[in-house]
Amino acid sequence: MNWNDACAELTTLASANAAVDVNGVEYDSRRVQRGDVFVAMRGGNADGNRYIDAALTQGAVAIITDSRDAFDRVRREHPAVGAALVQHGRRALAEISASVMGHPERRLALSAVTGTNGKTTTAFLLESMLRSAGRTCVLIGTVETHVGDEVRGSPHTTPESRDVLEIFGDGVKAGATEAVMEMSSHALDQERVWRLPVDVAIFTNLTQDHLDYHGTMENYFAAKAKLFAGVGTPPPRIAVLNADDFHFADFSEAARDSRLMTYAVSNHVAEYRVEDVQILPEETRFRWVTPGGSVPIRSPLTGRVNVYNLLAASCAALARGLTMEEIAVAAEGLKQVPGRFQVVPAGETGITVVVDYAHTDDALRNLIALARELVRDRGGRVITLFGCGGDRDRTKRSKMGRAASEGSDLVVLTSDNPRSEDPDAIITEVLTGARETSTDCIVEADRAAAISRAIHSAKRGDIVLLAGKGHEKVQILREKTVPFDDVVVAAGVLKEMACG
Ligand SMILES: CC(=O)N[C@H]1[C@@H](OP(=O)(O)OP(=O)(O)OC[C@H]2O[C@@H](n3ccc(=O)[nH]c3=O)[C@H](O)[C@@H]2O)O[C@H](CO)[C@@H](O)[C@@H]1O[C@H](C)C(=O)N[C@@H](C)C(=O)N[C@H](CCC(=O)O)C(=O)O
Ligand SMILES: Nc1ncnc2c1ncn2[C@@H]1O[C@H](COP(=O)(O)OP(=O)(O)OP(=O)(O)O)[C@@H](O)[C@H]1O
Ligand SMILES: N[C@H](CCC[C@H](N)C(=O)O)C(=O)O
Ligand SMILES: [Mg+2]
Repeated sequence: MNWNDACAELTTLASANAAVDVNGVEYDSRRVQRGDVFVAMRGGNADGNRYIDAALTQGAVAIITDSRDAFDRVRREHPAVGAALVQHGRRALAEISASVMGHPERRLALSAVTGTNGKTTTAFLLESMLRSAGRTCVLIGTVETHVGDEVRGSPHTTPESRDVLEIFGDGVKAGATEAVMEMSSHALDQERVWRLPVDVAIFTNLTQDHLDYHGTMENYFAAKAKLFAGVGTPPPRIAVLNADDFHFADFSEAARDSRLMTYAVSNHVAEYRVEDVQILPEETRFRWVTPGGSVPIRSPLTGRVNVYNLLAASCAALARGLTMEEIAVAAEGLKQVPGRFQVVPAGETGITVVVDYAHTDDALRNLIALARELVRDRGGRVITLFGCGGDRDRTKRSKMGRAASEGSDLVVLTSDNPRSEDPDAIITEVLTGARETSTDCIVEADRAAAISRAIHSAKRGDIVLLAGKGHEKVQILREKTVPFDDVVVAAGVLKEMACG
């Protein structure tokens, strides 16, 4: 595409035209290929403008920059290179990418999920429902990316716009008509999702997380609320909101220009509700009550939080034109979401071992409450293993410590991606909360050893919760990142027990 045409949708402060053709767009100099436009933007860690020369050496033919100095320098030193000076790097990245890639976002009906917990699960459920009804979908989220039947890795929950648009483009080529994506608060705040037209926006819940990044709950809320105002787009056509959430009124206000679909387990003002809820070890059943009638729903996902996720996904599926009957059929065929209440086969041990991604105090409380419910009849104990991520919200650590020790019979404190921090120092912060109760607490910073101790502490009838890492396949330490998978480690311990 010709550089001038590519720039047509950019709001530039100044531009220098050049007779170049552009093939692609990159925001990271290390990925630039011959013929690309390099979008140089200032980030929290690095300044992309420092990498302009590297990008040109790798073959960039045009530069979009958010720095006047960088723009002037490119014009002076590289007159044959296309250049544009913009106010907002990430917005420009989205605009130029959409333009160069031929606007794949206009050819997909996009459903976007935000909230503290339940985004991945709700997005998986919605995609499964749409697929079950015969639609071809793109899915973008924490665990994996789907392009029709193709499964790809996911480096981020919500990638940069350029990467989202590339995936959308591949989806369109594969015949997709729908896209479902998680929109993290980081991505909404940074506007990685600029100009993505959202048809159905879904809110799961808002509790504390990510205050290292947002600073206050007000800012965290404001980031999530951006989805409902539209990020460089008109507001979503439909907003699916959790009426049981403490912040429901605020989200209703934020979504005032959309048609609301409200769902709830408790709140009777919600339009979409449940009756006769039965949470069983292997499945959940309820009657889904809607303004258009009711239908029995039966799903292999268990736990109260999954009633919410099923409700949110079902409302969104309805908004996307599925019938209630199609949704009920899809719910029955739902598959395990990797690392979300995933039971590790425990042979004849009589112990239940569960891997889950709970990494906030709210998620831990819900997870432990479900475990308590499941062991109640058999008189089993709840043993909870978890850690807190390094270089992440420090203020949630003691709260998670308290939540785990309040609900469990035994807590095993360990490491969960300590990143640049000292694992023992993180554990000390968690302990301040854990010590507010009298629950026994084992401290073992080595996660594999801790999993072994947790499982060996269990007796027949007990449940062992391995929380925080879910689907993750690595442990991020200060010096290195090592392969690590809770499911694999737990399976190894259980196998040894069976042999010994
Ligand atoms: C805090 C945060 O969101 N950071 C993300 C953000 O970083 P940033 O804006 O500070 O960018 P930067 O690293 O300073 O770099 C600035 C620019 O220089 C460029 N650069 C940099 C180095 C180089 O050699 N060449 C080069 O061109 C970069 O590509 C970038 O365009 O943009 C970067 C480029 O996309 C991301 O890699 C980075 O993710 C970091 C690694 C991260 O950990 N992000 C997490 C917190 C995150 O975003 N998580 C949420 C989900 C959270 C949840 O699940 O609840 C997510 O959506 O994934
Ligand atoms: N609706 C819900 N309400 C509260 N907690 C939930 C809900 N759904 C799931 N959880 C808990 O939160 C954990 C993470 O769920 P999920 O991965 O679906 O959320 P997420 O919002 O995508 O998280 P992340 O932002 O870290 O990617 C689950 O393992 C479970 O313990
Ligand atoms: N995706 C989220 C949750 C990660 C949970 C836990 N495993 C951690 O590393 O803190 C994050 O990056 O903050
Ligand atoms: Mg997620």
